Amino acid sequence: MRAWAMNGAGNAFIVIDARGRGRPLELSPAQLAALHARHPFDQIMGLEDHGVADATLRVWNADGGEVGACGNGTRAAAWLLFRDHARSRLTFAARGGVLSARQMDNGAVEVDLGQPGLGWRDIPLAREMDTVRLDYTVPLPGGGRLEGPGAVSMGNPHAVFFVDDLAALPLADIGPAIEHDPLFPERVNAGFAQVIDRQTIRLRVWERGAGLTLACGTGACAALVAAHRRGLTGREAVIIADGGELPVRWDADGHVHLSGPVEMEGGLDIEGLA
Ligand SMILES: N[C@@H](CCC[C@H](N)C(=O)O)C(=O)O
Repeated sequence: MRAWAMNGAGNAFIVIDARGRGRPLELSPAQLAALHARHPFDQIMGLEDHGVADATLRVWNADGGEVGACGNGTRAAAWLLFRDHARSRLTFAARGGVLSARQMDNGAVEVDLGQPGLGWRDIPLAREMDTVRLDYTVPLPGGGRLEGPGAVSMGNPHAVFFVDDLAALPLADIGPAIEHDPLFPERVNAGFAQVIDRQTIRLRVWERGAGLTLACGTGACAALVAAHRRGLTGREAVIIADGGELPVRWDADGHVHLSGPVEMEGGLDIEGLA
């Protein structure tokens, strides 16, 4: 097995290539904790053999939980395969279905993350609610409150709060309570979006199982979808994360495309760890 430290707009990954191993990647909580202590990451992306797609793609959060989707990690894994094989398109079999990726002329990698889930059961929520604007309020420590986030599944659950002043929010204080609120039975990734104009959103995300990250790809997609459903943007926008810019497009066929930078940081020795 080979492994690399990579990032997508600052979202930190270890990508483990377990293709050719003949059996699925098994990472125990102790192995994940040891890997994290040696090389801190937001997610581990695992590549395994697949009969039809170029690889099976698996995702583990920093807290050890295996989850359904990771937009920036998918872009990082695709970047790695594009580097090793002279081609510009590929497919991954992920938990939510087949994802396709393409290499762009500027070196960025774009992934098609499929159609968002917009029904309350798709997120999932604990009870029926309009996902354009949830009947859900979060008190702020210094007074005031956040209200009515949009909810979107990108293969993983997102709640997106639209705010006037992102810089003023104590995200590390309110993120954990939102992530674990009983309204979200599978927990939630909490996005905080400030719409700059109809093509630009400033976004920070408290990620389920990873905390505040420098960028979240599925969070960027969820923010655009939630913003467009509220009439705040068009179907395309640049999402400005702390670690870089992520262009997102929601096509008329319903598919959401995520693009942006990927960086290779270097190979890792995971001998004895995974
Ligand atoms: N960094 C991600 C999202 C990773 C998974 C997420 N924390 C979850 O638990 O659903 C991205 O780029 O999409």
